[in-house]
Amino acid sequence: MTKSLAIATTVFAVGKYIRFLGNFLETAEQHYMVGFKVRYYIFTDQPEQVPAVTLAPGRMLSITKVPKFSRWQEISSRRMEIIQTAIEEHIHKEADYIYCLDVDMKFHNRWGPEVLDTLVAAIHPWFYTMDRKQFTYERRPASKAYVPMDQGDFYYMAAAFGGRVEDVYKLTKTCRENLEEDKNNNLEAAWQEESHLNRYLVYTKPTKLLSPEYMWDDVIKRPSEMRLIRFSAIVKDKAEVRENA
Ligand SMILES: CC(=O)N[C@H]1[C@@H](OP(=O)(O)OP(=O)(O)OC[C@H]2O[C@@H](n3ccc(=O)[nH]c3=O)[C@H](O)[C@@H]2O)O[C@H](CO)[C@H](O)[C@@H]1O
Ligand SMILES: [Mn+2]
Repeated sequence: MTKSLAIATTVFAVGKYIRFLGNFLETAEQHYMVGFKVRYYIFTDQPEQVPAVTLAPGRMLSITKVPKFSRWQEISSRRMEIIQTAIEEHIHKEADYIYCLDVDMKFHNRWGPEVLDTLVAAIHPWFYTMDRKQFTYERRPASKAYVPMDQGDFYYMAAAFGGRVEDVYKLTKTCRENLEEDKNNNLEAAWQEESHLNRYLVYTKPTKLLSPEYMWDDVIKRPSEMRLIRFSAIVKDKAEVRENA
């Protein structure tokens, strides 16, 4: 492992979610891939509102303007298509690895090169103690996100996934195609792109799983077995930050 590896990191901050970006970036500079060449790709409808955060040497940030879709489900799901396109157009030349992260998040401890692998997914902190039957996969066979009751290993959270650029490219391309096919059939999977991500990972197994230490949710009381929280979803007022109920 050399320090010259470039790690693309996609972050969407559309509409009111722009308010989360400053804290995300400040805490990322303290804990995320410290010492590595991180390239943040910020996708936003308000480029002028991107906060100025001092980056460590060798790290850079670029901003791409994206439309604000009217429903949060669409803002969230269309990330697959936008990431796929960005990889095709330029990221494939600019990075070795790519990690796609939610913005309503904060780093608290090291999230370092131990997460690098071919295809990486994070176990959803609500489901790590649960049985497969309780996973909230899409269960309607008509959907391209369908997972039968006897399939699936873990329920993954869509707020963080990544890996080698070419492997993440295949994932985003497949999820995008399946999201579009569902839409053409008037279907929206139970948890939008998270359902499609989960379906993809049932049949294309991730090569590394991140434990809930790497993907916590601040609404859950920290259990005693969880010694360290490294990255967590902050508590947000969904009705207030989202475009639609
Ligand atoms: C606990 C829970 O309910 N989890 C679901 C919810 O996650 P989340 O509540 O984590 O979704 P979210 O509201 O954080 O949206 C995902 C990401 O999309 C971006 N974004 C979203 C909306 C917006 O107006 N502007 C914007 O920039 C932003 O980067 C955000 O972090 O929704 C996801 C997306 O469908 C999945 O279904 C999750 O399972
Ligand atoms: Mn989120």
